[in-house]
Amino acid sequence: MSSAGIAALSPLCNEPLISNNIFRALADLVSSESILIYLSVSGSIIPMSVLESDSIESVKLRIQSYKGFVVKNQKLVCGGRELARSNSLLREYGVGDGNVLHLVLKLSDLQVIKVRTTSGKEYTFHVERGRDVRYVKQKIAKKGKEFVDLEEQEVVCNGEQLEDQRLIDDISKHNDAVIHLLVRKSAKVRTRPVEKNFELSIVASDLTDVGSNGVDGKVNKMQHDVGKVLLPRKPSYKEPMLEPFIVNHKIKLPSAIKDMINASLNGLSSGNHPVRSLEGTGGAYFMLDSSGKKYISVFKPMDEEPMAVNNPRGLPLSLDGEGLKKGTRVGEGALREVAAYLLDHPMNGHRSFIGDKEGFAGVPPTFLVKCFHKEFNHSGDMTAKLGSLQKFMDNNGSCEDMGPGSFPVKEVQKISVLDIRLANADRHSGNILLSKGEDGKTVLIPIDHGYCLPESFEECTFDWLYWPQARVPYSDEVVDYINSLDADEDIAILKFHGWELSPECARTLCISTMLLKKGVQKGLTPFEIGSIMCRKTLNTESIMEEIVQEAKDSVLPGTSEAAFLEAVSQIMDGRLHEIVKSTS
Ligand SMILES: Nc1ncnc2c1ncn2[C@@H]1O[C@H](COP(=O)(O)OP(=O)(O)OP(=O)(O)O)[C@@H](O)[C@H]1O
Repeated sequence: MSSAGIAALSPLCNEPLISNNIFRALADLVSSESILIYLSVSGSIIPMSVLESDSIESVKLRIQSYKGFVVKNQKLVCGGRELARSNSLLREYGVGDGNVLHLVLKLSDLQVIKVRTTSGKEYTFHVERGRDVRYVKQKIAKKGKEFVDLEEQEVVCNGEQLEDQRLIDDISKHNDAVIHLLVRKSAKVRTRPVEKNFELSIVASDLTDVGSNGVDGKVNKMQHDVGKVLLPRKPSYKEPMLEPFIVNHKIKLPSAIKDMINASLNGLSSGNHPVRSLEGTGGAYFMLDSSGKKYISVFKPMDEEPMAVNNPRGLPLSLDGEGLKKGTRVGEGALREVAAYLLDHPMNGHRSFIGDKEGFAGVPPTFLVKCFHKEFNHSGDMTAKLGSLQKFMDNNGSCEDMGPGSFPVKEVQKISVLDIRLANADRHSGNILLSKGEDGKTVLIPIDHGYCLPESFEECTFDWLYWPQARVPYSDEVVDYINSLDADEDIAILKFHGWELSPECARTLCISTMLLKKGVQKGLTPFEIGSIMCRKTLNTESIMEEIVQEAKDSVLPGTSEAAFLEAVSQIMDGRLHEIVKSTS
């Protein structure tokens, strides 16, 4: 490893000298805390000298200033755990000398461009939106001899020839998922003297349309008995396929799910490849419609989840099967995504047989599917993949992109109910999309539920906790909704759809629902209830964890689950009573 790398990211090299004594004292302190860690980014390893007392935020800031990746776009993972809390210290996360930190980057400023040549070759580029057409020409030139001369290249988009100076951002102003370009050689006029006259010939390539022909795809329903869900080891798929993965023949697919699957399959059958998202720690693919211009859905294969065998972001394999968040399992993210949709009951009536109504919190329609496409991240055999397919929701960015001031109270509160019920361990503001309702008001769309219903409460984090709307008490309508929730019924619904929750996850759902119901009975706000569930600092147990531990200590080994939950209930009542007393 080069020492240049160490100097490049060393925190000490730019420190100003103060006085000799102070400097020596500081140097002593620093040397006792200074550790060398390794930053793994896009396949290269960079040594980095840091202090154990550095906060995650300050490490990210240092990476920003030396490597140019803005803090917002960085995710750090160490020892299979995401260093998610920016104010926590490296030491608190147990990061020590010699550890490797994996840097996962969100590169949302890139635009996917597909270029087809007149000879039928196709190239895909990821280009920063601030670049111009000439830059794309340079990338094309590197691909082969045919287009080496930039002056000979003509780049065409929807029949319009693009000037070299035209910005990519300008071409994609309609927020196109993918820009389709055609590149052809400019027509050349050649003359050849023939006696007194001359012969004129025009050499030009055929202009073939880059559009694709739509084919009506049909969803093949495959039915499996519960428990017999083995996929063939070496299926002979050549063509793209997509079908719902149904484990119970009593399940009736709602039309929102059928339409999503049909439209996504039409897109694949029309030759529109899935587009891998450049954000997120797992493999997420945007599925296009048959025109190739509109996103229909997002597919997240189980084997590409963080720390799974085919993860495309270079994260190491999980050693013990635990996911990036404590109490979750690698490969179960897709099930959790589907569970969040199934349990997001509509305001009036429960989603026992799914139904078409939108859920209270607005989790986009999500279903388990089996899908094959060669563009997915395969190692070895190309097999069909199981994963979650979620409806793509048009959006104007996420809550990460703006302050919470304009979010309606109702919108924040619906997310809070969902997160508390499901003990969501990954509710950062990037996982709430922003949209506008028919009345022009902001609508919040919760996505990314791969870490809900964990086995323990350790990693629950809710970004909305610190938004002012969380301090407003729930409305009567919301209280009625909360009172109608039934954790046992929810567990049965998930079982009906093929996911039998582990006893630990089922316990989480029961206790979270219990807290939410008891909390609103006592008139507590989302902030007050959410604060019971979240740790204040990384290594301080939350009130919820204390309640569960106390209940565990109070029952005899072999006690039934019902008796254990009764113990939790009584201890929770006591703690809520104290909280109410201290706030009144
Ligand atoms: N239903 C959806 N509609 C629109 N965009 C979506 C949807 N689901 C995910 N996305 C976008 O796809 C990208 C990747 O998704 P996501 O962040 O859920 O992946 P992930 O790997 O699970 O992420 P994380 O690392 O945050 O757990 C993000 O840019 C996200 O905004």
